[in-house]
Amino acid sequence: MEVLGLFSVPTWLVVILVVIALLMMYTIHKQLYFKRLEIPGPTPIPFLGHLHHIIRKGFQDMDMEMRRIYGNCYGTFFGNIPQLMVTDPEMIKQMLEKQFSEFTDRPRTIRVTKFFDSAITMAQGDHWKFLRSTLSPTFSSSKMRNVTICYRLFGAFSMDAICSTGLGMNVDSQSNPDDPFIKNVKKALNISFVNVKFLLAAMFPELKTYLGEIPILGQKAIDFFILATKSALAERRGAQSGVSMTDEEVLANAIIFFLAAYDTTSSLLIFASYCLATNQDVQDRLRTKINKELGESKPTYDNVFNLTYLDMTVNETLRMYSPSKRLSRMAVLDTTLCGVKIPKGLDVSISIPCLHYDAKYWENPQKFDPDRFFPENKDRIHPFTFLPFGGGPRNCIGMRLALMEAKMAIAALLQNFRILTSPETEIPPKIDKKRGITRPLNGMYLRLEAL
Ligand code: HEM
Repeated sequence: MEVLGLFSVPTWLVVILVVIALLMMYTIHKQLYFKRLEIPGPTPIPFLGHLHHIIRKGFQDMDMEMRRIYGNCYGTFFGNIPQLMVTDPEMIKQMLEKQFSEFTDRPRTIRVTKFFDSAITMAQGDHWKFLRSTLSPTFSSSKMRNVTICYRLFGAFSMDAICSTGLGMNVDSQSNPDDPFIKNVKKALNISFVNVKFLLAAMFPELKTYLGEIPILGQKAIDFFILATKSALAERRGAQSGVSMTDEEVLANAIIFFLAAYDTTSSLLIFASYCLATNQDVQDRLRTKINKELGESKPTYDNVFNLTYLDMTVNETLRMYSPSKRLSRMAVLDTTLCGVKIPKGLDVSISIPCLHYDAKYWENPQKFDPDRFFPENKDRIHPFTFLPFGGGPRNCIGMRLALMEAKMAIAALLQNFRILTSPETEIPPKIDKKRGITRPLNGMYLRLEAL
């Protein structure tokens, strides 16, 4: 091809240059999103947005660093997909609670698998409302009273509890570390973002529908849960009447319960043990309270809930080591949030560690201090600055189960053992930045001394 009659360029090169120019125009147009809304934020890299920061630093460090620079409301990009980050408690309250009807859904940035469209975590609008009201009774006090207890042990405990409450199945993964449930939940949660389809969906959100399912969860493990849940369901269907969920909905939600419960609850127990091992004064005080309230009795749903100091200790662990790092919602219509214009479809995310470590709300935030949760001090805790289980009508449905499990496990542990650090204990523990859930990078080594 002749260029201005001066020199010739091969046609293939012209085609490539035109395609590159069009792609650059596409990504620049996408990434000007927040400029158009006059919202500040770090400059994105074409196509990648800020994915490189997420991969290198993880959500927690990236969010803390950007918040220091850009304040309580700034825009970032997951590939070419805009994400508004908010850490202002008033904005959070509006979004999670007061304007909930405008932010009912979670963003479906990436469609993991069609099967999970029926899961409560991903369901939208009226479908979510139906699932939430149908599934909520699973976590009633009476169901939880029926549930009867460092890394592996805690994971196994949370798995047995969810099998029992959710499905009425008896799984004994605590005495069998090779239990297929444990092996498969680990495989299923071994999420890998190194996936061409996943990256394409982040760079070209319009292709989402054509790309179909993106198998970032371990599919073989998901198949295991489908099979196990199907057989539990078949057994129970006969005994129940008036169940209005389809088999597919029951299956998807049972599996989501396994996945949502396992890593989070075991993370809480791992870090609670670490905090108690490194704060012997708190451990002694807690043991005294437990012995006074429980005596020789085993921990139960009712007796652990009377233990205020245990509640304070668990809350302080959740503040310092929140298992979840972010909460997200999607605007279901064009709206405003505390004066900021929010177009329909925008993903609005909250960084939990940014709130939990903010010296404006927590005195000496690096210090493990359960006393800040003293009932008398509760008024001093700024609303919507403590969100380990999220907030508003779409908060964690398993919160009461998780708290009960954790409190029973800690009470039983302290009745029988002293938790101590060992020469291998990493203080403070390095956190695995690559995982969505807060976990120690190098495992957690602690010593248990029988009492
Ligand atoms: C320490 C343990 C746990 C923590 C820290 C935790 C944390 C969270 C958080 C932060 C959310 C998002 C809430 C929001 O967007 O406002 C959530 C949602 C959810 N969690 Fe948990 N969770 C825990 C245990 C559990 C357990 C034991 C189950 C189930 C048995 C569970 C099931 C769910 C489900 C189904 C949702 C989605 C709720 C909905 O969309 O309506 N979680 N969890």
